[in-house]
Amino acid sequence: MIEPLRIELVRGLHNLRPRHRGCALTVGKFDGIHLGHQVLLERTRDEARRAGVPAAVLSFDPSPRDFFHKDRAPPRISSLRDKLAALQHYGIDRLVLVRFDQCIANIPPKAFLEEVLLAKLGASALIVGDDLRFGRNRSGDIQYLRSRADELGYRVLAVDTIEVGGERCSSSAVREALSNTDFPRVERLLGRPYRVTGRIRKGLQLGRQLDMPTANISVRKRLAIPYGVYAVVAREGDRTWKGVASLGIRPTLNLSQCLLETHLFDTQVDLYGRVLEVEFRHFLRPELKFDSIDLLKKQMHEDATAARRLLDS
Ligand SMILES: Cc1cc2nc3c(=O)[nH]c(=O)nc-3n(C[C@H](O)[C@H](O)[C@H](O)COP(=O)(O)O)c2cc1C
Ligand SMILES: Nc1ncnc2c1ncn2[C@@H]1O[C@H](COP(=O)(O)OP(=O)(O)O)[C@@H](O)[C@H]1O
Repeated sequence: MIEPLRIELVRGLHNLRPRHRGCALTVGKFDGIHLGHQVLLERTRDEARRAGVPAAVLSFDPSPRDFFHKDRAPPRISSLRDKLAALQHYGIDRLVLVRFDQCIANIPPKAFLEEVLLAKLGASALIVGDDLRFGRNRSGDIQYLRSRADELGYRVLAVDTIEVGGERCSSSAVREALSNTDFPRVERLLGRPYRVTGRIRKGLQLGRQLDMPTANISVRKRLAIPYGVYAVVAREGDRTWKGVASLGIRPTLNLSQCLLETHLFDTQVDLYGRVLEVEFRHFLRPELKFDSIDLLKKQMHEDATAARRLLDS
């Protein structure tokens, strides 16, 4: 049986109790879990199993980048739900999610290593990408971690930058590919199709009046993929359907909350309360404001026909 992922939410490092002895630890935002992240997580899990200690991830929310550039924070690739599912999938036992603040930003690399990574988190091995930067002014790096390893008694495992098709795997590359709805590139970087999962909520019950019921997932953080209409494949448990999905705020109805609405072809199912996984396959068009509901309805049916054709071809 897979042990559940233990999640510790920490506000301020003083709330982090030094109670863990020994863990294989990796540090990062892990948004989207691209191929580079997957290698880090697998190395962390393998080192943990070898040493008989838990596999742990230290992550910050907001990320340091979001914190320093509040108004220019990049959109997300995946939700927290997707991140947690992926960490669990890769065999991570423990996620320490720390609220990043100015106080943490001010910690020099020496104190960050000695007090946070070793004393508080109890790291016995650090699994890091070769481009890791940490501590005040991002002045700590992998050389520094290596230089203290013998003296302080921990291992450093470095993971080289992963490239696919001549391109470095990074969250910014995934975000750029998503913003261009370049799904082949997204898939190369992620090593799998792009998916959004979420719990199905009750909406305005208008879908059925438009002859197109849609299962609605609320999208709280802005995603890197643009508002628009997509051909998708959706899953719930072991059931799979083809469908058409609209991501956006529904300007025709003068609404502003972002939803991912999926109409599943050739079925009638009650999905309220269930978790649906929506896999993006093709971009059809951007979201538009229509002059009437009738025009929107006509376009939605044309979208469905176009999505069917693409998914069947
Ligand atoms: C294929 C498809 C395309 C859509 N395109 C748009 C659009 O371009 N503009 C818009 O305002 N709403 C669009 N919508 C959202 C509809 O307004 C929404 O599905 C309808 O209001 C039903 O809402 P409900 O599920 O809350 O009942 C689209 C929905 C679907 C399924
Ligand atoms: N083919 C289908 N595709 C999507 N949802 C469907 C389908 N058939 C039935 N449903 C159910 O109907 C609901 C959507 O109906 P809709 O009238 O759009 O209501 P709401 O506004 O609550 O989303 C979905 O959440 C799901 O439970």
